[in-house]
Amino acid sequence: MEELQRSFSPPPCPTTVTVRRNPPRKARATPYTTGAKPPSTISLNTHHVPSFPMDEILSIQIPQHEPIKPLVSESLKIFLRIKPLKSFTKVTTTTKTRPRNVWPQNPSKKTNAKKSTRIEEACIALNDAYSVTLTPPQALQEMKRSKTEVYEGFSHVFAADCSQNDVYDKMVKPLLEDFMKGKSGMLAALGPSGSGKTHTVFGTPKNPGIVPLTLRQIFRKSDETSPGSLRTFYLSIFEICSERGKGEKAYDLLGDGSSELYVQQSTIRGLKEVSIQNLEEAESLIGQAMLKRATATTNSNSQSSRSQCIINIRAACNDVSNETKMQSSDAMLTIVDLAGAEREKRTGNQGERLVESNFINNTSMVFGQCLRSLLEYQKNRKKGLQKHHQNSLLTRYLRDYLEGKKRMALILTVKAGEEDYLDTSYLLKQASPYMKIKFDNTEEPCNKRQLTTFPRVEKNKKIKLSAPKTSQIEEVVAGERNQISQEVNLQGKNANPTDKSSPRLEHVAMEKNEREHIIMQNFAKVIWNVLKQYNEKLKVAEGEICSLKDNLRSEQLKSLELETELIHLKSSCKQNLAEPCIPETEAPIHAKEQFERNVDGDSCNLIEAGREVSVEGCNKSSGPSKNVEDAELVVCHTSTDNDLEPRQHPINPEENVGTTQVEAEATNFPSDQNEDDPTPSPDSPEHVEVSQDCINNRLSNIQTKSAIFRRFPDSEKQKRNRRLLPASSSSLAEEMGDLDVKDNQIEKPQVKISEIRVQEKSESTQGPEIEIPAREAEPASTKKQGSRQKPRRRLQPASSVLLTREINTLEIEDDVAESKGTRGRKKTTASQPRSQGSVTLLRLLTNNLHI
Ligand SMILES: Nc1ncnc2c1ncn2[C@@H]1O[C@H](COP(=O)(O)OP(=O)(O)OP(=O)(O)O)[C@@H](O)[C@H]1O
Repeated sequence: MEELQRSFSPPPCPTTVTVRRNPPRKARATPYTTGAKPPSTISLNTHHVPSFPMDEILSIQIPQHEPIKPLVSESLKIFLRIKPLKSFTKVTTTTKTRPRNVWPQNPSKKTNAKKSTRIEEACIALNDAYSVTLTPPQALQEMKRSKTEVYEGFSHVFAADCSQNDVYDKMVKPLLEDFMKGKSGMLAALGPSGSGKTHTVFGTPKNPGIVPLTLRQIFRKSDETSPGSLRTFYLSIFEICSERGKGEKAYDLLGDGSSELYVQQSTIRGLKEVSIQNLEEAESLIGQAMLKRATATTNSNSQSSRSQCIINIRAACNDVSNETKMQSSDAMLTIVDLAGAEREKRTGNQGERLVESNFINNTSMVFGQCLRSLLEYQKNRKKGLQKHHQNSLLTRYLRDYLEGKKRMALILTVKAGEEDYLDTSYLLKQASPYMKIKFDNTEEPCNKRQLTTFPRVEKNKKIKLSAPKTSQIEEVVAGERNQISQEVNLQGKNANPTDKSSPRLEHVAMEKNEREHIIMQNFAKVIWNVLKQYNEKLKVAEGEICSLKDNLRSEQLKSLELETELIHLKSSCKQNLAEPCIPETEAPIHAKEQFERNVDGDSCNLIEAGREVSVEGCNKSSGPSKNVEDAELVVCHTSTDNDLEPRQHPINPEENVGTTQVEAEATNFPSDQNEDDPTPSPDSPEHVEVSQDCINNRLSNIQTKSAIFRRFPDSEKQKRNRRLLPASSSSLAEEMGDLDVKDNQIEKPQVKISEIRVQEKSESTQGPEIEIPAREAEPASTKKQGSRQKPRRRLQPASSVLLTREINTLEIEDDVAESKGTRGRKKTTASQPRSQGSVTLLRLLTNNLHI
């Protein structure tokens, strides 16, 4: 039984089986390879073992995949075209088409003509369609300077008698076919001047060249149902020439007005691209361009091109199928007519022509360098590709081709005459290695780029998140929203609105959500970046504010110091004249301290504090101070106090901190005292005698005043029993010394110092600059012992200048000269007789100071 089953077993499975996951089908009868019927026992078991679907398998048509072509890198195609010999043309014209109305030919000349035809011999001979033999002239052979050479490996050699169509068919047609499929390509004509490059590229109306023939082919093809019919063609022509040897310039040959083009690196901007609909349009544009092109007559060519001419034919695809959503890329066919390399000897160029030929030769040389370096790079890729293309505008423009990224073909045009041997030899030697150049077919053909269902999604990718412009983003987002809504509406219309479970509608909704999500995500990112930027700006602004605040503080400190100096100067000046030793004004110092305490606070408060100092000094009725502790006890060394016990002046604790010590003392003056009355009150404690020592001590102390006040806390300051005097007082003392007003006991005028302060405040803004001499930094002791040489002149406050002047005019005599022995003894003005001069002086002072 088992043997029977084995013998009727199905044939072996094929090597490749495609398993289809379709719903189970009804089992068919097992196909039998033999005609014998199966025994009944076997048929009984068939419903248990599913039959092998042989028919089905055999019926499956396995798609025949095209064999994958190995990636063959194509070699650069080099064509060679030999220009017909001149002599050959001459001979034929003289013999065949001689015009009738010419003068009878001179027989001698005729013989000469015949002779010339004999001399004219070709240096190049065609071996076959791919090689030529170059033979040097007899003279050179005899000199053994050159020998016959064979150049082979050309893609095709066009003989002298070949037609333009031959050239087109062999060289241009394959490129054009690729171009029509969407592949870009370039074709360039190289050769010496007058060798037939322009003839090959443009031709003549009778013998049209590559460009007209290509255009004909394009529009012939576009009439048919070919891919070309789905494209729009554009034509642009421009030339690159030298600007008096200084540089390269590009000119649009199809432009209307100013044809100069803006060149930026390898990009040429402003080039006019004309859409061409038919051959007539295209040919008229070519004719227009040819008329505009720079040409000149040289020994080599009556119409020699003086520029590199570039013709671009662009095919723009407008084939966007709705079903496949396929879009093709644009392709460009570039045809280049290079200006021919020239030898100075042959062309006889001079002046401007010579400059042009230098430019032409340079461009040709760079072009050749690019190709050679490409070849070297392909031989040894480790070396890296040298960037010769940067040396000329043309090679920069054709960079992709010269780096082997896009395919190109070259046609070398040579003259066949013996005299052209050197030019021809040079060109062939240079170009023969180019045949080994390969270019990789990396460029994708047309119609391969499949786009997604929503091509606008790509737009999102293009949004610059780093530096966004909110307006642009809003536009993009709004546009996206509109498009989504339009699409959804359209699709919603197509779908059955009642059928909510329509998968199509669901899909659309999902896609919509997804897109909205992406949009919002991008938008959020953009907003985040904008906020970050604003945050940074805010930080910068804060930093600037801080620095400005600091500057303001320092300026205010300076101004306060200056004010302090001025106040000290004035008060000490008056007090020195009025009484020997008066307590020092402490208000500015307090103000300074207060200011320093408030440094971290608002700058406005600081200004207010500064103002308070000066203004409150005038106001006796200031409110109770919160910093009573800061009020210092004034200590002064007086000549009468032999003991070093400081004389303390208690200050009313209810007085404001800003209220100065002078004010405190001024309150001791009788308020009802007559201003004009210089007679002081006999009980007044301010009637003290000031000594030189006192002044000197002040001088020494003033140097460290600010430091001391900073170093010691308020409590310590109170304990300090040394008085600090402003620097100005020392200068005043010196001036007084100059004026021989020494140790005078001058009666203190009965004045209200508070009023003086008001005036001082008003003057403080106009006060001259106080210059503290370096000498004042010396200790008091050294100053005391120092020689009494005349001090340098220095700037003084206005009041002191006035005072000095007044004193000088009065010629005050030191009538009460104080002897050293009497120093240190307290003298009151009441006990001293007042001289007439001193009284006058005081009056004058009082009047001048508006006391
Ligand atoms: N294959 C050819 N058959 C007939 N005439 C030709 C051929 N090649 C060139 N000529 C003629 O030779 C002359 C010079 O040719 P052409 O101007 O094309 O040279 P060129 O290489 O462009 O020179 P240049 O570099 O100076 O511009 C032209 O009058 C042209 O008609």
